[in-house]
Amino acid sequence: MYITLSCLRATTIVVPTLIPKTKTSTFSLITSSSLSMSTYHKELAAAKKAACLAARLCQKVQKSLLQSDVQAKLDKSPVTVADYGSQAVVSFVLEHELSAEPFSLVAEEDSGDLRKDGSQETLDRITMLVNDTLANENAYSALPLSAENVLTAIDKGISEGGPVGRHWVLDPIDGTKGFLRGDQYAIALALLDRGRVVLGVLACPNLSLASIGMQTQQSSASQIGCLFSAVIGEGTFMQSLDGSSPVKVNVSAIENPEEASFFESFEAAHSLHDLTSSIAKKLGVKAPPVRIDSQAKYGALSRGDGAIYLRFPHAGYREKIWDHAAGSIVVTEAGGLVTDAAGNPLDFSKGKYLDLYHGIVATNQKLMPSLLKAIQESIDEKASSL
Ligand SMILES: Nc1ncnc2c1ncn2[C@@H]1O[C@H](COP(=O)(O)O)[C@@H](OP(=O)(O)O)[C@H]1O
Ligand SMILES: [Mg+2]
Repeated sequence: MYITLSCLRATTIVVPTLIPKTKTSTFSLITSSSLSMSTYHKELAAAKKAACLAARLCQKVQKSLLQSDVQAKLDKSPVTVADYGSQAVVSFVLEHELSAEPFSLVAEEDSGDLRKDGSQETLDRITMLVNDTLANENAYSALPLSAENVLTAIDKGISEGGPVGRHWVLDPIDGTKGFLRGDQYAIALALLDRGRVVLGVLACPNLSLASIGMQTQQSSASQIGCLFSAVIGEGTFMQSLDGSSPVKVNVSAIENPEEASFFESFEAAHSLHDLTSSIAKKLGVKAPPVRIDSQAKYGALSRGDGAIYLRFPHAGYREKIWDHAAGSIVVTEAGGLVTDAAGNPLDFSKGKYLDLYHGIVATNQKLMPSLLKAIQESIDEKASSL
């Protein structure tokens, strides 16, 4: 395997085995005794490399999008190019780095639209972006890729996942709306092994290395671009996208909700802001919500920027596994809990969708019981007022 990216430099760290202690056995994922420290070492290196390269492609596209005078912000084409390009890069890199293993990928995009008449220009642009991004990867003899190679790489993401075997789970650009606004987005990549998330990587190109709460004091001096990574039983680490050593991170230890702050979606269409406001009030949270796009919220939570993440989609919306797989292990390996609104662990073994009781909740182990109580009361109040 050839690892050339600077963000992969310091991957050999000795860390104590740490499985978050949880209130109920239903939270236990795979026990540490069933895994050696190096079980997913090769997969982790490949995932970090893939996510860093995809982030580089996305950064390039976002920069040209934001610099362009003529590019209407609501034009979906730049994000389309970046979405497909990111998926092609991750798919290609994973398959080539892990060529000895069967490869299954559950990902958000497919090549259907790109194969339609009139898409040639877009496809050519994606192919060029992918080849530019991979240009320094001399180890890959398949380069440069043809347009057909790119389509094939995208379509590897067709897997349905499920409880058997290993499946990679990818959101090539999570937080599309944030990406278009020039705000937060993430490349989110996870590995399922027998239906359980065992590895997660979150590349957050616009997230500051300093905590979000510190940004106003440290302003622009803080470096931008974070890579979070977690392997089951081994903790969560953060490093800069361009090459610092990974540091171990932990969720907030706050026990008093009055001192807690909470994350939620920037987009009101993605989560019920009135319900989260009622929950926060009931719990005694004093700080206003911190609204950011994408699974960058999970990353920020894993390093203790805030203590709670609340997500309550409008009725009828079904959450997809690629929107939570990487983020959830990044938080649980940092000592937190991620559940639905009834406290059930998220089940990633059912295919592309998560079956949930209402929304998704993440916090530390101390705050979870009172948070779940406040959530249930707020849900009941909302239902009785209808
Ligand atoms: N009506 C809806 N309710 C909840 N989530 C939605 C939604 N419409 C889209 N989403 C999901 O919300 C994700 C963004 O989450 P967030 O609000 O935390 O930024 C989107 O990911 P993509 O941007 O990859 O499509 C999409 O999967
Ligand atoms: Mg998404």
